[in-house]
Amino acid sequence: MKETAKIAIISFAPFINGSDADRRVVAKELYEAFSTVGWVYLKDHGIPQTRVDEIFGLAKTFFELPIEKKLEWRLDNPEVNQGYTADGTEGAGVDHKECYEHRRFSNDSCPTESELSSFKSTVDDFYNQCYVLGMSVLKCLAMALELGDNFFDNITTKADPQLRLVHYPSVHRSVIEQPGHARIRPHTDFGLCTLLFQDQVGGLEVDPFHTGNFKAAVPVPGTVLINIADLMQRLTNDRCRSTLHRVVSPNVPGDILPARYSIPFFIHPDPEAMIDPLVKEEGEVKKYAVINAGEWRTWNTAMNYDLPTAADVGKVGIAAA
Ligand SMILES: O=C(O)CCC(=O)C(=O)O
Ligand SMILES: [Fe+2]
Repeated sequence: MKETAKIAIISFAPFINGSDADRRVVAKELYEAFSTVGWVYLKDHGIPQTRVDEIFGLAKTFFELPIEKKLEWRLDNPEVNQGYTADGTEGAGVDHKECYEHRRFSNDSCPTESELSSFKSTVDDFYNQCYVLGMSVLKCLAMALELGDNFFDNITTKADPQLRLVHYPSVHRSVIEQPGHARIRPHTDFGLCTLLFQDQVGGLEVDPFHTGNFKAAVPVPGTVLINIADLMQRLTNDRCRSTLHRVVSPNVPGDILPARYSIPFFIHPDPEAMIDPLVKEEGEVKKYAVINAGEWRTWNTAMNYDLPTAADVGKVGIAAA
């Protein structure tokens, strides 16, 4: 059986309700986790489990619709990045998943009330809950980094995170276990940080030290995983670590793998924000060039959907690899 990753479980209640001293303790714990494995399980985070279960239920209802219906809400523009992507659309045919993306300001490719009762209103509401939690996590991190409590507020005034419902269909294990294939291939997330709700099936693995030694990030009921993403690693000049993760076959007997659902919430800064590494020590060298957050996001999204143009490569200071 796969070894379990050592990811701290931290209660967020003292940050939400506690004194300044309580908040500082949580900030220190969070920073310790983000600067080592880059991941943390947050409990007592303020989003009721009944709400999380409700969203998993809606995701199941949505993905059970016929493919022709789901394709009516197809995502086709990486700049808008909202709507449905069928299995095989993202990840060059080696990922085995389908997704629905929901955004903050505009969701034209979303089932209406008459098409799917209470879907949009409930997902909007959950989006707002994730938004509030995400902003508190950023505030907590700003406290740990001594950036001033409002540091992230100033670069997220129009932030438009992406709430993703993911369905990994039930499949024969030989499909997932072909060389190079996975439920989702190894990757880092490319925004500031991600909140990740997973069901109880398992299969998520992390490689904190990028040695190829992936370890299981097992489901912990009542928690949300939070992971650092690439822009935060760049901004903090590598103090916080954006680490590789993937989803592979869960630890179950038999050849037919059960379906799995997950719900990431990807937090990005304002599109016009310039991400310039913060140096805090005398003589510290910036490890990354300044980049524009909006260009970075569009470029990475297009790469994910395999829609890059040659002109895009290198545009935001990163290699084509
Ligand atoms: O399904 C999961 O647990 C992980 C999903 C993920 O890493 C992603 O969508 O970026
Ligand atoms: Fe991810």
